[in-house]
Amino acid sequence: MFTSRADFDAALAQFATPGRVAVVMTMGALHEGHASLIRAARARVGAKGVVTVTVFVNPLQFGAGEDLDRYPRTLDADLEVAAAAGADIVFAPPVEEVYRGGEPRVRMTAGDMGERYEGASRPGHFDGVLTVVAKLLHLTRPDVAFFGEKDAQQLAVIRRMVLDLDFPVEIVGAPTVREIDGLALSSRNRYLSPQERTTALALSRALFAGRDAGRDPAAVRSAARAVLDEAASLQPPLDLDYLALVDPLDFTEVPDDHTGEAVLAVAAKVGSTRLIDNVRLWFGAA
Ligand SMILES: Nc1ncnc2c1ncn2[C@@H]1O[C@H](COP(=O)(O)OP(=O)(O)OP(=O)(O)O)[C@@H](O)[C@H]1O
Ligand SMILES: CC(C)(CO)[C@@H](O)C(=O)[O-]
Ligand code: BAL
Repeated sequence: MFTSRADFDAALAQFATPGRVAVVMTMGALHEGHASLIRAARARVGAKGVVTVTVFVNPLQFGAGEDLDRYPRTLDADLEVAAAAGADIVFAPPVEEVYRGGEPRVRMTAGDMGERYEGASRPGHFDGVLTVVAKLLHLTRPDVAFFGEKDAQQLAVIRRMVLDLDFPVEIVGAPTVREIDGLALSSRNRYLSPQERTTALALSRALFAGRDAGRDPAAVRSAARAVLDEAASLQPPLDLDYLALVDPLDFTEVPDDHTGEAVLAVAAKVGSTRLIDNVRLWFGAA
């Protein structure tokens, strides 16, 4: 595990693997979702390639009053998960090593894509994500970078940054890993009490109900909405932030006669924990 840029560079230099450098960026508290990304990265670059995992809780993407201070930090366990899943190098720099010039004055912007849904609820969040993703791409120099579809809007803005600004990297999205009862794995699940966890199951239940509801967007929205409405009277209640049926590329709401791919996305608070989830759907022509 390396915490300084110089030590990381020296470690990376040990691998002469042009075209086979992969990165998986995380905020730590690694779980099976992260492990699946690391395994996918390993499968992609092969035994001779190099897989770097970054562990960095990026202050720039947390708003005032969010959980930056209480975000779980479990580096020793993370090193074991990363190694078992096939990582070669873990880069876990302190904040001062990433933001060497202090608070950055020049930043990435996600533009309009960063202002809706997650961006509306967390102003500045995606600018903070893109700024650190850009920096970590520069520091780790991958050919391919893996991100989870669980953070679907994040994946969309990262893809758009790479397209718009010609970053020389391929972005790969990987499917969401879930618990057997449907709950999407998330580091923030650790915050949930058993009762809160039961309420949190309404997110995936609503998405699956939407997915199973039929062929048209209106039916999908209303089936998902019905589950969420019911969950508002659970104890503790589900406090819905948004339910949206959107284009996966730019997160604009799809019309009722939409055909092609869409993402049904939900965000809600349970107690003090904010959770997100989504499923990918495909609408055929009527
Ligand atoms: N259940 C999951 N399945 C697949 N990938 C995931 C899953 N959860 C997170 N990831 C991906 O892992 C990467 C690192 O995410 P992060 O460290 O924020 O984990 P997280 O569990 O999403 O944490 P948080 O609770 O903060 O949202 C991201 O690309 C994210 O999309
Ligand atoms: C991409 C990321 C590592 C940037 O801090 C973070 O947003 C995450 O873990 O999804
Ligand atoms: N999992 C995305 C990072 C965040 O919630 O800040």
